[in-house]
Amino acid sequence: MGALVLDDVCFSYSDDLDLFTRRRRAAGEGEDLVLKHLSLTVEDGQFLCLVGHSGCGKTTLLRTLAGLQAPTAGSIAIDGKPLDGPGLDRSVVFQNYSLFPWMTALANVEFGVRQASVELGRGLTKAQVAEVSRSYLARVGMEKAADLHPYQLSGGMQQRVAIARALAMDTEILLFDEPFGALDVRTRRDLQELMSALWVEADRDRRKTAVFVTHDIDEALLLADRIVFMSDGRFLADIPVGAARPRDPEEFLRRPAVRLIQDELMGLFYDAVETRRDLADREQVFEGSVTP
Ligand SMILES: Nc1ncnc2c1ncn2[C@@H]1O[C@H](COP(=O)(O)OP(=O)(O)OP(=O)(O)O)[C@@H](O)[C@H]1O
Repeated sequence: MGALVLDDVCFSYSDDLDLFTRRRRAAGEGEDLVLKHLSLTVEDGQFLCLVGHSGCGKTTLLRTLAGLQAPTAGSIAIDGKPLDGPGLDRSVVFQNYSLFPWMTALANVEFGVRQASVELGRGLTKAQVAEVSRSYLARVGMEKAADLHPYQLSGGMQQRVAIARALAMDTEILLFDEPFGALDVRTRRDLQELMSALWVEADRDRRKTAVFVTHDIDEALLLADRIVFMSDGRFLADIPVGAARPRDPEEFLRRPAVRLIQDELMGLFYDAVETRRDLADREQVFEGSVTP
């Protein structure tokens, strides 16, 4: 389970407000809103990419989904339960790797696995925590770096470890905030392929629900079941991408149907208002269905 429902979610960073403004905010009104009445259902097991220009509110939304801040108005629920703070039903991968610098790669992954095991009552032994952690490091190609510290790893390697930790925690929902944003083009492509491969692998087992923030349209196309475009705190488009994985970048990104979506998204980036269109029935150009 891992269905995520946003109902009329608003968010404002201002807290130094007069009574009337506070009342308007409580009703989800006001010019200071960064998130403006967002409603969305992310199905269990769906990989949703959130794209949009800088400053449109993507990170704010992700932090709100992570429970690091409460919506100013509206509500968020996971499997019908209201979200009321951070929880081990979600793990987050940030752009800046967020590994503990004093721990080895293995210890970083073990920390997450142990914490999840304790909080969720899984009762893993020390040996089991180590085994799970090593297996996830191997899945991201980092088994040989298990005993190295973050300062001994490149950005791409650190991000592999962060992904291994998030996956090894075995949470229902994964939240990614531009995880490849600081990496060079080649490393970025490698990690996109890794992420795709991990999702294909997960298909055999049980897929996680993912919300993945990115600026990169091609990255979203390669990874997503669904792309939501955000502008100025609102959702402007919701585009299904029902193609099978893995998606070979060279071939997939050249498909005419995919080029159409690229063009639509570029149009939205460059002129969000004029190019707003109904993209709802886009899945008919792809094989497969929108929902997993
Ligand atoms: N801690 C904060 N306090 C006040 N305003 C903030 C804070 N964090 C973000 N903002 C503002 O909220 C708006 C949305 O920012 P956010 O970081 O969510 O956008 P974003 O779409 O993730 O941008 P980027 O792609 O550049 O990371 C921006 O106008 C930003 O200046």
